Amino acid sequence: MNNAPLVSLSGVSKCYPKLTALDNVSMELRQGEVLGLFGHNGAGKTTMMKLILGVISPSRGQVQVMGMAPDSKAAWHSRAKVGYLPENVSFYEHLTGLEVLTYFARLKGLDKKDALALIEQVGITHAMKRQVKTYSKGMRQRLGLAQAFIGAPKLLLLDEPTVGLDPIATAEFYQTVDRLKNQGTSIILCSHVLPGVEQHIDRAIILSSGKMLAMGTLEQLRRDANLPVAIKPDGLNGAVRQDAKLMSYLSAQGEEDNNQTLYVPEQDKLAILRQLLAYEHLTDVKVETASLEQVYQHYLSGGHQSGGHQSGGKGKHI
Ligand SMILES: Nc1ncnc2c1ncn2[C@@H]1O[C@H](COP(=O)(O)OP(=O)(O)OP(=O)(O)O)[C@@H](O)[C@H]1O
Repeated sequence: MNNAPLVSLSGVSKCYPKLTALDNVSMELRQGEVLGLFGHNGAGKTTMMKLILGVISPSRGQVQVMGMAPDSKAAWHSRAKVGYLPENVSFYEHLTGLEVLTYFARLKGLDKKDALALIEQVGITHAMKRQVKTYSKGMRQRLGLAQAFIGAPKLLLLDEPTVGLDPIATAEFYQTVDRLKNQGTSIILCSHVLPGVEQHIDRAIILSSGKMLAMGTLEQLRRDANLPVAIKPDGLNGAVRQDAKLMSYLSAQGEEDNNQTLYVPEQDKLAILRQLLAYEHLTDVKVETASLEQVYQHYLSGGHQSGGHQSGGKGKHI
């Protein structure tokens, strides 16, 4: 595997007259790596994607994609190796799905046969001869994904790829991400839906107002954030409350609703688990590390959030 970064940003800023959309950001993406790009609306995620695509140029710093500045003329041939799914994808409404995809396939030097295979892969073969104007939101999104996957790109930039997809299509999408990653494709994926993403990314970047608040593997981000581990013992019938040390790990909310979840700093986890295992009434114990959503909230709140973390609901948006 080639170890040179496929994408690198060094000290990159993008300034508009009244606003700095991206502020001194440095990062690298290697072959076969999946990077999650997270941040609230206006954080600078799309700006970063556009800089990598070369459709806008940095005000300061350097962007390199496959060894070249993506906004330079010399980068023309590497553009065919990049796939992009924009946010709010839109197509020529009067063309059929197959016509749209055949058109994009031909732009990349491929033919109708490749378009057909991709249409099948994203599950819209039944609708490929219908005009796009008759497509549902989810079908348009599937067509958008097929368009991004054309030509087996080395680099995929996906802005909100699961918006509008039902749970089965979302699961299929993540299977495709895993498969492409295993084939060596590098992927940057922006999402507001955090649950479900974390198993499929190698590293995450958290952006806020154009600044990079954090970058690393989830393990690194969890460690740096020092978020507590939630330990949920069963069968202790109030024994936790008779032990001053265990009591100190119950959250204030837990005391009110008789919840026995202990929020324990990572370094105390094993000692507390040993103590709990010594209770003969213990019937079960669950251990939950902080989710991506909790890590995200921690960094966005300036890293001052402390105490208990609550489990994030499925499909929650940031
Ligand atoms: N051409 C432009 N001129 C002026 N400001 C711009 C321009 N393009 C983007 N911005 C501003 O830059 C900031 C970052 O925008 P960007 O689209 O990168 O955010 P984002 O993180 O992708 O947000 P969202 O989640 O809403 O898509 C926003 O405040 C946006 O209004």
